Amino acid sequence: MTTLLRRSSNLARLSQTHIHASVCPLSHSLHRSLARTAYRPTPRTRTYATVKPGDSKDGKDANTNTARKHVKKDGSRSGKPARGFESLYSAAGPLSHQGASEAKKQTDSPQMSMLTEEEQEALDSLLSTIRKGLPASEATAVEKSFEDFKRKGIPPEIREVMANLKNRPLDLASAAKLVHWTGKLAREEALKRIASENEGLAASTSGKDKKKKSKGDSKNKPGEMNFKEFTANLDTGTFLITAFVAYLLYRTVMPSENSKDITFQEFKTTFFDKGLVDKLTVINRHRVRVDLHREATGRMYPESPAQHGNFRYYFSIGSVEAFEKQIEEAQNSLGIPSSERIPVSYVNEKGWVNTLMPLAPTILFIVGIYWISRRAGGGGAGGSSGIFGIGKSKAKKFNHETDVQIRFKDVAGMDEAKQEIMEFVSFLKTPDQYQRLGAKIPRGALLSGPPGTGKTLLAKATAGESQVPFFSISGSEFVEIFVGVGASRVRDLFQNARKNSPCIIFIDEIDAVGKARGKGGFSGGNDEREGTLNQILTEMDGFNTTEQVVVLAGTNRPDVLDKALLRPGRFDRHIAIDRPTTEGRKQIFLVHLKKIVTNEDMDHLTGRLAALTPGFSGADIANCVNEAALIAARTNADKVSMIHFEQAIERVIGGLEKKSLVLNPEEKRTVAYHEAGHAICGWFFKYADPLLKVSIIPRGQGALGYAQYLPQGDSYLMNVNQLMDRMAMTLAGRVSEELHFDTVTSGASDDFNKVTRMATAMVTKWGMSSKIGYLFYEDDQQQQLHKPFSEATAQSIDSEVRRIVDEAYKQCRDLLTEKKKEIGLVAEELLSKEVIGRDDMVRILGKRPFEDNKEFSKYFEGTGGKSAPPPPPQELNDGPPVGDGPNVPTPGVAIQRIWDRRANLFS
Ligand SMILES: Nc1ncnc2c1ncn2[C@@H]1O[C@H](COP(=O)(O)OP(=O)(O)OP(=O)(O)O)[C@@H](O)[C@H]1O
Repeated sequence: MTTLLRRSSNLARLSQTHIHASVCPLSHSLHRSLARTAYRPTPRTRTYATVKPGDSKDGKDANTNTARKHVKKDGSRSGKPARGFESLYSAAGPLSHQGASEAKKQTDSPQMSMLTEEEQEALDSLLSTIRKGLPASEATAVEKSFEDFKRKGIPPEIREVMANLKNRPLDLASAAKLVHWTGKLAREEALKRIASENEGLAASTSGKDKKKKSKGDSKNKPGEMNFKEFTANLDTGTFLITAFVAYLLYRTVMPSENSKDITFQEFKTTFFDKGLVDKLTVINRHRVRVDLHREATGRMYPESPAQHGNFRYYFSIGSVEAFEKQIEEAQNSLGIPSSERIPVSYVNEKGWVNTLMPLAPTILFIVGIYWISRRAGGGGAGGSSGIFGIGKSKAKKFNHETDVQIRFKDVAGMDEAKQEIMEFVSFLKTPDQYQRLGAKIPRGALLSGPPGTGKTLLAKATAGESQVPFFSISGSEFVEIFVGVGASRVRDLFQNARKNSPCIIFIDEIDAVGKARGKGGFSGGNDEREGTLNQILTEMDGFNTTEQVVVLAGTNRPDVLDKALLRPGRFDRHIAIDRPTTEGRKQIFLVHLKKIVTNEDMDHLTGRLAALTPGFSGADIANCVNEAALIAARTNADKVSMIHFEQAIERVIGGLEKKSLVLNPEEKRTVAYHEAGHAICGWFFKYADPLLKVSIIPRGQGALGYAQYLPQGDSYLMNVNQLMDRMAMTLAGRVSEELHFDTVTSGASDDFNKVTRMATAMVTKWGMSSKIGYLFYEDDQQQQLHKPFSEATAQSIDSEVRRIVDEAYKQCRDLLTEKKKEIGLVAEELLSKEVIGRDDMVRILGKRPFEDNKEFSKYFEGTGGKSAPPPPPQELNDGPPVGDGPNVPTPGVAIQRIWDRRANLFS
């Protein structure tokens, strides 16, 4: 009895099949498990051995090998079975291979005989003895089997055991036999149930779908699982993807699926005591990995993840010594002989985090260096990037044969500049012509002018015409955080250029590196920039006269450049490119209109457009033409017509129309009277610009009204009369408000700003005040602290500015008081039509009492001065809404923008 209890774990393990068959309800999983057990039994012997910590590797291997020795390739084990269980592994035993094949045969011919009453009593007493040594759940299962014996009878083998037990107490061999037969009978029972269930299933299938059956769909014989019912058709790709996604999901949801931490107590009661433990591995002396007998565990705990191949339980230990002692005691208490003890091995494992930790600083350092080098040197010319390409030039090289297709004919409206630069072309094409006469060829040319006036275009055209390679780089691309990089890039650029000689280098925005040295910095923070500039100076000096490398540079600020850069021998030629004149604009329009589909008469179209666009740069014109084409496309027009061009110009000058900005009626009236005031002054002042159009549709950023005037041709000077008329006209919005309403609005703020600037310039720069005289005071924001004039002069300037503005105000008020009725008429017309043109003004006010510029009349009189109607409603969706608050919308902003363009001509 003692022996049986000591080996209770074995008994439990061996009786699992029986337990499942008896306890578990009938289910498919049970069927499979039982069927598998019946057809492919796995012997369950176990080798017990202990390896002490610090034992040699050999010792460890020896243990592992010992364990392995018992495992054959097919998963079965060789070697001696545990003592007392030999009969189970005999040829006829259920756990032997042979026994497994025999088992099925035996199920077919059981020779059962019913129990007598006496035998039933003996069975009960046997049961009570066995129960003592079994856990409750297993005892119930055995009990159930014994019940079956009573109902269905027992085979002769059990009868024999029982007969033996009459005379002597229960020994291990008898107990094993009993367990064996209870298990066997349970399996037979289960198989019978599977067979009958499948028969039932087949019968119901045949009843429902006889056709299918006749085609042979249901080939399953009774007794076999009808797996066909569960098949699904999946192509390999879908299957792989689905499996992969499912695996990912599974890993995401259950990241710790492969392991579970348990306590030593759980380990002992759940696995160790039940003989499920195959091997123990002590990891890093504080954690133990438990390898279980998977099959046995799966049968005992069908829901347990431990039956999956890679699942392991872990528990922590205080010390290896204590653990060994506990295991030793546990095995002793179960009476396991030392030769069959659980193998324990010892390993030192490092997690990937622990492995990577010491390397982290090095990895970080390498990644940091790589990142910095990518940032610093990325995208360099010739594929030079990374840390090694940091000092390489970033200039883009354009191949003259394929890339540079621009010619001088594509650059319009700057004949003088073209003339100047043509010389470089002929130098690059026919250098001998100059050299034979001893002429030195200019090294470079500085192209200066406002943004978008075609400096880059001209440089490209020079390269295109001379058919040489063209290196283009921006000044800012030399600048880098590392000292010395800029200079090194300059060296590399010039070196490349010399290799590709003859060629042209174009440095755009050269002021980024070419600012005068020693200026604009309190600290030595400009060292790098100065180093770069010095290198440019050196390289430009370093050319010998026969080297055909021409350096062109572009800048908007020639005034800030270092003098050394501009001296002869470096940038010998300074070519100033200004905004185009009316004629220039015409030609630029012609260049860009070539690609546009239009039926308009080109001469008239370009003339009118040029007149409408004073102060526009080449880039503005290119933008306007493109914008017109976009507007035409938006309205589904098949060609671009004058209306589209005019809308495009208005849009470029005044911003987008904002019909969504709904003014309340009172505000709208104010805006109408404000704009009408401007319009009346423009109409009746002799030196004011003729009016083209007034609109009270809000536009751009905060402009509630818009009046378009046309300057009388390209004028570069303004006299006092013109200035006074212009100031009076600018104040007309506010004066009109004063005359027609009880109160005034904030709408004239921008007008005041403009008037004040004009009056101040008249006093401090243009010598138009007798009190201040012919002095020029720089309006330098940086010199706010030290004004270049005395306090008394400052007061005089203030009083003179005030006087001039007051005079303009008076001039304006006098006129508007006289024309109060006309203002009302224009304003009402504006309120009803929102946009009025020159024709409407003529209708309301009569012909303008002064003669207009001839150019103006040529393009605007004949057409009736018609102007574009408001743009189509689609445009209303564009642009941000105008908010209220401090950014109070200012009528007449567009006027200011036109004037600003004019004002630039004077500065
Ligand atoms: N004279 C011109 N003839 C034809 N197109 C011009 C002319 N000037 C400018 N453009 C148009 O404007 C575009 C921009 O010109 P570009 O880049 O040469 O100006 P930029 O003077 O170099 O400007 P930035 O000073 O801002 O560099 C050109 O691509 C071209 O379409």
